Amino acid sequence: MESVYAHIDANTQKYIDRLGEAIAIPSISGDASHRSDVFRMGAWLKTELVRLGFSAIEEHLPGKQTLQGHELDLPPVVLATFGEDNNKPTVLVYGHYDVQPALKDDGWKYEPFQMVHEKETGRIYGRGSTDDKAPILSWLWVVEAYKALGKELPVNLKVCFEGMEESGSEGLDDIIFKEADRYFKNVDCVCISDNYWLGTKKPCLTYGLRGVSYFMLEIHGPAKDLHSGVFGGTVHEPMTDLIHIMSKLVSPDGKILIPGIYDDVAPVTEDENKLYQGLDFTLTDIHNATESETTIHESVRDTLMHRWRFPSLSLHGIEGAFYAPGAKTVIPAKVIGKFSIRSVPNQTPERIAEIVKTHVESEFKKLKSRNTLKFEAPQGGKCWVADVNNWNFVAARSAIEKVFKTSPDLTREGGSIPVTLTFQEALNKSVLLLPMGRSDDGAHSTNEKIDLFNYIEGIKLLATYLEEVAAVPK
Ligand SMILES: C[C@H](N)C(=O)N[C@@H](Cc1c[nH]cn1)C(=O)O
Ligand SMILES: [Zn+2]
Ligand SMILES: [Zn+2]
Repeated sequence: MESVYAHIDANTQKYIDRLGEAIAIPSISGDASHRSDVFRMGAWLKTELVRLGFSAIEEHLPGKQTLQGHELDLPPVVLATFGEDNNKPTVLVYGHYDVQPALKDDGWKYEPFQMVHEKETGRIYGRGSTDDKAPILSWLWVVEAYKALGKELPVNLKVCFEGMEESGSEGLDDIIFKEADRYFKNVDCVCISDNYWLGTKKPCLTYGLRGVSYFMLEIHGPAKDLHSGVFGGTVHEPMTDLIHIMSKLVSPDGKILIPGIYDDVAPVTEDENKLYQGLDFTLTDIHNATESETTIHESVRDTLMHRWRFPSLSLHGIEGAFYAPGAKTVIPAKVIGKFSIRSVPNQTPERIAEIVKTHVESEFKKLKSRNTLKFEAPQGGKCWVADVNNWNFVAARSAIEKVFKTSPDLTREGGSIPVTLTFQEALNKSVLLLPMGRSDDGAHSTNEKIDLFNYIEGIKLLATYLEEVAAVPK
């Protein structure tokens, strides 16, 4: 692998520049006004796939969605293949080219969609840098390196890049089930690089994800915003109703207050308890990542359990609420409260949506308000836990040992990648998560970054993983 590693090192600046090009496309899937940018990012990837000589490039359009009052086309799922040699294993890699929203005013030190490489810290800042643009590009740079060196790729590579992951992967499951016996027919294993190391120093291999169910509570009353001096105390205020209901969802110490929510949670087993010993993680890691000491739990074990294997409920925001500076005395006519639940084995999105709806409606009824409540559950992605005793994990472990000269921690992830379980169920093949970024990368947050070290060593890791997949006994 020395020639591959040397090539990757020698092309570092090129990889940084191209990541900068990708970051400059604000492919925010959750914002209707940026839908054309999501399409532009998909087209940018397609151009790269063509340039690199991928074959069977297909763009699957998942259909339409209504978002923020607009009917929009869903961005393409981009499929492409490199190599079709029946004597080689076929690896399917998945990633997403959409990103979370970001505004400089949220507290970014640089413009979020203009990449900045801080040479003194080695950090590359920009929305999507770690989630998930550097990882998806890295698969392409592996192919490019092999081509430049005149080396054969040890496997057939299939890519599946989507543009809606940050918004519930709408339409993707149908495409995967439809293509299971055609495009994905010969796939032997799946690798996803779209999560993060547990800390900042030790690489990880990830075998579990929580699911995510997203909810919106719309309360509307008066036909228009009102003067609080004229109407305060005389009308039911939508915001007062909403705040009351939202306060009945979760306690400040993280307990979910929805009756029945913990009923299906799998009990902690003795074997599972042992997995929490010896992980390279301290509470300081989480304090550094959050730049605060606001953790709820006293021990590492409890903290990780509440990230990995217990459900959590987070309140995200209130659309329609007055939030600008100043002291405007308005009664908002319509507000939409947003929250999500991260789910775990053996919870299902269907059951969660059912009990959340019952709880919210019963709390609203108690208010005897004359306002109107509309409950929506627009996204429901399932959790995933994998068997780590198979050759896909063996190959990835060995690749990590070769590149980083250390054994990885086996981790679960508190976040969600809804398609993971879909691949496992539709293709009946092992799926693993091979993270590139660090816990303090700030995915979804302000000042998202990836360290240059993680980007460059990550490209080497992906190349080595493909070599190990070809080499391990199956
Ligand atoms: C872990 C992955 N990189 C990620 O960020 N996933 C999102 C997926 C999502 C967002 N909305 C709905 N699903 C996440 O875990 O929030
Ligand atoms: Zn992601
Ligand atoms: Zn994300």
